Amino acid sequence: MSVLEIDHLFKAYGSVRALQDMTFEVRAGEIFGFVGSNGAGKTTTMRIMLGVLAADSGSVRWDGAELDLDSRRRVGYMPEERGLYPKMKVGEQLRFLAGLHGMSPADATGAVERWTDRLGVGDRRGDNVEKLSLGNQQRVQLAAALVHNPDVLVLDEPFSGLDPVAVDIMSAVLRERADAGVPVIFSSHQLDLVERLCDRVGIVQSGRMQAMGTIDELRTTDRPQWLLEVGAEPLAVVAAARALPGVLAHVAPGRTDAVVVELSATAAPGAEQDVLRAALAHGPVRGFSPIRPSLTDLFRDVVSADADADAAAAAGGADPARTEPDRAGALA
Ligand SMILES: Nc1ncnc2c1ncn2[C@@H]1O[C@H](COP(=O)(O)OP(=O)(O)OP(=O)(O)O)[C@@H](O)[C@H]1O
Repeated sequence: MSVLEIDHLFKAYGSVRALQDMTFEVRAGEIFGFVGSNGAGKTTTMRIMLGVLAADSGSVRWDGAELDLDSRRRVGYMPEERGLYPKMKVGEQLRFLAGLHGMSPADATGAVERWTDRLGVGDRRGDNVEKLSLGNQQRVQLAAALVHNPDVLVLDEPFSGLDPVAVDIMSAVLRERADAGVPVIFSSHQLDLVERLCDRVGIVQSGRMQAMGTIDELRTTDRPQWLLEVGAEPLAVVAAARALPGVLAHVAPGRTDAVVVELSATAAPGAEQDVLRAALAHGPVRGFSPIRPSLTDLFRDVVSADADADAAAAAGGADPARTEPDRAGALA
C-alpha cells in the first residue's frame, strides 16, 4: 500500500527549533488530522513535504521514493498563507495552475468547471479573486489544490473561516478523495471537526509527534474511567467503590448525583461490575457508562504533559531531549 512517510525531520530557524525529529506516516485512502498548538510545527512540516522549505535533516517519501520536483507535481497543496493572484480571474487562474501541473487546455477547462461547480463557486469563474469573500477565496484555493487530480493532498488549515455549508462540502470532498485512494493530511484547530472526519490523528507539540492513532486508540488508557449516576448519597458510593482493590472514586465535579470511578492497573478484571453491584447495594443507579474523552481532552493532556516536561527540564531534573510520552510510541 502506498504510504507518505515523514521521516525524522529536523528544522531550526536560527535558535528556534521548529521540528525535532518529526516522524509519522499517512496511508493511501486515509484522512490524517494534524493538530497541535500554535507554533507546534505543523506548517513547517507541510512546507517541507511540499519542498517549499528545506529540512535540516530527514526525508519525505512517497511509495518508498524520496519526493522530488517531479513527484511533488502530483501533490495538491493548500498553503496556510493562501497563494492566489488577487487580480486574476478565478477560472483563468485555475486553468493556469492546472497547466503548470501538465494538464492539456481542454482537460484543464473541464476540471476547473467540475471543481468550481462542486465547491459552489462556479458562478464566480469570471470574477477576479479579490472580489470574492474570504470563504469563497478559500473554496477556490481548495479547487486549486484539487484541479490536477493529485495523488496526495496536503492542506494547511483548509477549514478555517468557512461557513457550515462550506465545511460540509469540503469534508465530503476530502472523504471522496480519500476513498479514491489518496492520502489526505490537513491541519486544523477545529478539533470537533477533526474528530468527526479523520481516520487517524497526530498531535504535535514542540516540533515532535507526541501522540498518534485513531481517536479510539488515543482514548485507550490503562486507567479507564466510568461515570456512575446515583440517586443520592454519592459519598457513600464513593466510599464503597474505594473499598474495592485498585478502584479510585470521587464525586463528579459540579454534580451531586454522580461519581467518577477510575480503575487502576491493580483492579481485578471486570472490577467495574463490582463497583456497580456495590452502588446498587446503596440505592438506585440511574446510569453507568464509560467516560470517553474528546479529542479536545486528549489534546489538553498532551499539551499539559509537554508543559510539565519543559518545567522539569527547566528545573534541571530532566533531559531536554526527553523521550516521547507513552501514547506516541504505543500507537505510532
Ligand atoms: N520563517 C520563520 N522564521 C523564524 N521562525 C519561524 C518561521 N516560521 C516558523 N517559525 C517558528 O517555528 C515554529 C513552528 O512554526 P509553525 O508555523 O510550523 O507552527 P504551526 O504549528 O503551523 O502553528 P500555527 O498553528 O500557529 O499555524 C514556531 O516557533 C514559529 O515561530
